[in-house]
Amino acid sequence: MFLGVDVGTGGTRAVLIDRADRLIASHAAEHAPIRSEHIGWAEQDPEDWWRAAREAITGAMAASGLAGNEIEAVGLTGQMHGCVMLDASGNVLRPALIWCDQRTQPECDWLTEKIGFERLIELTCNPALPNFTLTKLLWVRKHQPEIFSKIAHVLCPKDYVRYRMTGEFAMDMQEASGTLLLDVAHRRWSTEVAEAAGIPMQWLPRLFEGPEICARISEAGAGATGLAAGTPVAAGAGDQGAGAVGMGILAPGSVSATIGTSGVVFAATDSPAKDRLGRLHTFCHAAPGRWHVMGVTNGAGLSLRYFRDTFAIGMNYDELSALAATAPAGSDGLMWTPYLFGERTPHLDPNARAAFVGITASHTRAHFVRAVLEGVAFSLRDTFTLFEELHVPVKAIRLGGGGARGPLWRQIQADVYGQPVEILEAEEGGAFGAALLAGTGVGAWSNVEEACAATVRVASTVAPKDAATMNAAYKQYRRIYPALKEIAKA
Ligand SMILES: Nc1ncnc2c1ncn2[C@@H]1O[C@H](COP(=O)(O)OP(=O)(O)O)[C@@H](O)[C@H]1O
Ligand SMILES: O=C(CO)[C@@H](O)[C@H](O)COP(=O)(O)O
Repeated sequence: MFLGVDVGTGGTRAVLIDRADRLIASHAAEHAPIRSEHIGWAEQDPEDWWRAAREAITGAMAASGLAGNEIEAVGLTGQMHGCVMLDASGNVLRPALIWCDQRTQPECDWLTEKIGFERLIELTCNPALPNFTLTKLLWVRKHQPEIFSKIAHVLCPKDYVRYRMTGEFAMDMQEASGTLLLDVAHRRWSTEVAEAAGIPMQWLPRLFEGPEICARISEAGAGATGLAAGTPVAAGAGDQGAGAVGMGILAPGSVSATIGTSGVVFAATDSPAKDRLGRLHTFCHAAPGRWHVMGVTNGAGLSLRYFRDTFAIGMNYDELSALAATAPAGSDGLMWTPYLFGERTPHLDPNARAAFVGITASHTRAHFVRAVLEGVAFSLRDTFTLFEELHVPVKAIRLGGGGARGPLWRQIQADVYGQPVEILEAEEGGAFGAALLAGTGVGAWSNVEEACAATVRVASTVAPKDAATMNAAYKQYRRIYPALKEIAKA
């Protein structure tokens, strides 16, 4: 039996699978809401992730009826990029600045000036973006020097949970790619970037490939979770990396579109394929010897959640989707740009703002919900447009995340991408991929490719129905950001 733990943004989820890929049990625990003291800020308390991880693991174990010593290995995944700062005794120094925190554009500008845009892409395959860990450290140095001076270790969210379970400081290559401190092409920390940024190398954890066993459950970790001391823990991957493993996105041509809080279009590559303008992320894959590119919409699933919580209080996602299905494809010209947290792909603009455009007195609430679903899909299509430009092959598209749960959003995605989309049997996301990495780490499968071949199955395919309408609407959507950009900045 293998345990996968996904330290997400909204909550932590634990899943238990056996060697035949049967889901034995799962349990989720919510996190406290994101703290946002100022517009664009986003912080979470690492102690809350550890509380939720304990709850999720003990809940899944209780539901399965298994004893701790029946778990052969643990794999970890989670929201990427968040900056957890620890002192020399391993104490958390301040709340973590998480992936969607947008405050660090000045630090991005400073770093880009210092290293040079092209050199930074040469060294790390990526540009400086406010989402990336390093820029968050630079903000703390400038604004909270008393905290910065006490830092002894820097980790990402799931790696902090690993530290609490095992006492080890470790990180996988895929996660490390999103720190902006990794030499992605050579799969090692970039001393040149660390030195230029003024970050001591000894703060950085040891690096491992996704399936490698990098630690074991400690006595304290065992006491807190019910797992057995000594249980092997695989390095795992960031949520997008582990999610791709769980969806079998390994070979060039296979692509996923995942709508969680964020939205990600992810393509596997067999070498580090860089975008010289930095609009796509180029990261190490969780499978050794592979890489991937991905485009990210910061506020994808978040758009629907925000709409529900602000304008449709008391309605659930299924009710909202059923309402949206009563409006026609194209929402009679009403459009939504999902830039609730600024935007990454393709605009790289933390000042971008969300907007409904084209409202008339004929539009009903149904049109508004449909426009939200369509606007998110348009935003993900922007990444497919970049893939075309950069000759990244797209042979088959698999859908993942909460956005793949309802039939309408699946259909809208097929229509907007203009291609059939595949729905998978297992819908356990990154936690499932993390469990596969753990199983691979202890030899249940000889490599990640074999693990995916044995466990990932397509359940159904959704063909496009209204591709022409949605193609015309996408052309209109592309005109909104350039038209509103200057207003949003003001
Ligand atoms: N039944 C559903 N129908 C349509 N969308 C859904 C449904 N359930 C969840 N979602 C969307 O998925 C998002 C959550 O996705 P999930 O993958 O569970 O989250 P995260 O990765 O952020 O923890 C929600 O914000 C919502 O937009
Ligand atoms: O920033 C990224 C990837 O670059 C996000 O994928 C975060 O890792 C959060 O994921 P979700 O909560 O949306 O699943």
